[in-house]
Amino acid sequence: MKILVDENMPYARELFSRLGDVRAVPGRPVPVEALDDADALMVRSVTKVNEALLAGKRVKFVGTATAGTDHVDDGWLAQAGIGFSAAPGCNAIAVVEYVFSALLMLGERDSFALTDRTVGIIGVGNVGGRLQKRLEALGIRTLLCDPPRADRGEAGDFRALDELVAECDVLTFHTPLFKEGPYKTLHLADESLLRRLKPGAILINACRGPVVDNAALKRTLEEGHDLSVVLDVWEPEPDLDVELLKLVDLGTAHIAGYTLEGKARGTTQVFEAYSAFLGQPQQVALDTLLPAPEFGRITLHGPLDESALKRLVHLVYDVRRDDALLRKVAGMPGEFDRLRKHYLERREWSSLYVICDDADAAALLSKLGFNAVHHPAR
Ligand SMILES: NC(=O)C1=CN([C@@H]2O[C@H](COP(=O)(O)OP(=O)(O)OC[C@H]3O[C@@H](n4cnc5c(N)ncnc54)[C@H](O)[C@@H]3O)[C@@H](O)[C@H]2O)C=CC1
Ligand SMILES: O=C(O)C(=O)[C@H](O)COP(=O)(O)O
Repeated sequence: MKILVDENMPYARELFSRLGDVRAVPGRPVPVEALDDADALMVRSVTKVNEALLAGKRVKFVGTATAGTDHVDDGWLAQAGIGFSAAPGCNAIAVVEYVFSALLMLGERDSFALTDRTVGIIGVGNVGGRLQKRLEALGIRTLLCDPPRADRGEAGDFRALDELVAECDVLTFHTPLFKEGPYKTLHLADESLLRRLKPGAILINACRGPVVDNAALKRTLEEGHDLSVVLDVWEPEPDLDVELLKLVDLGTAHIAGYTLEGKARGTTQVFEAYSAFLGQPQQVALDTLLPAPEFGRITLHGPLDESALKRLVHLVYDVRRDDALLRKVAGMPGEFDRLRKHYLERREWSSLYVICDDADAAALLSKLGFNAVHHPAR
């Protein structure tokens, strides 16, 4: 059995070699000859999986170690009898921590407290739902928009997108990319929406580039609208509009989900799905794969205010690092993907052990996802 895996999938060789011969290949594009004798294909979001790639091949299973699935024609796979699994939620924590890192940086730069802001979350799934919980734990008001969940009658105070646009200081997009259909998200943030944002609003896109109309966004920013923008994803990728990058406050190379934990969860989820597909179900515990974090422990004295939180968040991950890297190479052929391939190791907040002498601070940090404990000061 031959299993092709994207070369940007940590722990794939280690895990999939339990099931067959593994070959790691680039994902954009996948070398066509490698597909000739492959039984299974494990991809990331950069590989378009469709009839053009797989018709006439012997591949019987495709896994994508990603949350988004817009790069996969799952309808064609189903009719071709090819098994398919994605990795829902694998990197949701990473994206939430990216959003916090960006918001806390903007708060410090522009001198505002996050607790004074209303955050509108569009798409309240694995990412948006976790973001809501962490924001609300800090007492930050959130407004939610998720028409599919609202239409299914799910619990939650779901509002119309227009209401979020009118009321929110921050709008953060966490929807799948749907190019058509009742819940179309292609250009969900179109020119009209962008022009209606409150003065001083913050727009964040960490889902898929085309959810925000990038040309309209560029026009709006060029006209001097009072808007701060954080873009992790671009329309198109990898050839983003360098002029747009110059206008945004933070711009990164589609790495919001790139914690080591997030990527490892992606690999383990598709490994478990393929094992089950082969009739050999097995589970993998993440901590048997991951190395101990390099930076281990910190002591926090007193209550958790916003500046202490900012310090902890940026100790684990400061989005300015990735913004600077992208600005250095934007526009150079191949560099967007190279940045992503050689991404510096990044861990989740849970990797930081925080010893607090304040019991409330420890409880709140634990709720936020840090590994926090209370030790009264002696
Ligand atoms: N930048 C990055 O590195 C990453 C990007 N993503 C992207 O973010 C998206 C969201 O990720 P998850 O939360 O894990 O997915 P999810 O599937 O758990 O949640 C998506 C939510 O969006 C809602 N939704 C669908 N259509 C909508 C619409 N028209 N308006 C408002 N809400 C709508 C769904 O009902 C669902 O609750 C993924 O589909 C993926 O494209 C995900 C992970 C990492
Ligand atoms: O999971 C998703 O959806 C994402 O957007 C991934 O973080 C993208 O990473 P790659 O699959 O493009 O490496």
